[in-house]
Amino acid sequence: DDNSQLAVCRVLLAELEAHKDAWPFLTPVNHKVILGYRKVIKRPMDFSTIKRKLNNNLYFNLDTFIADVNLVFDNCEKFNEDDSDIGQAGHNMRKFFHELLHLKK
Ligand SMILES: Cc1ncccc1N[C@H]1CCCS(=O)(=O)C1
Repeated sequence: DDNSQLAVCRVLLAELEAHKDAWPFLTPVNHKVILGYRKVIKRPMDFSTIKRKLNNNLYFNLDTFIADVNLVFDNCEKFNEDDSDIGQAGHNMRKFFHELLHLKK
């Protein structure tokens, strides 16, 4: 039911935030510091924004939560080279999240 799906989302987010490679994704990208970001990335997303949306009951179900987590990693791939530190962190975190989802199914 909705409450148990919401509890699963909170646990999944806590596990993402605890990962050593989560640092690029913990807060919104500062587009005043990261030149070009605002123009290139149409729908910015990060773990703190996901947490706020969870707390404000803005996710309809597990799938809408998963869509925002994947948006974090899709934005990362669009803006960062695969061989950059942040690009590699994004690939590692996407693989970790995918494995978490398969454990919980
Ligand atoms: C996810 C991402 N994509 C592109 C550029 C930057 C980032 N993340 C930044 C988040 C704040 C700290 S940082 O500035 O070192 C890295």
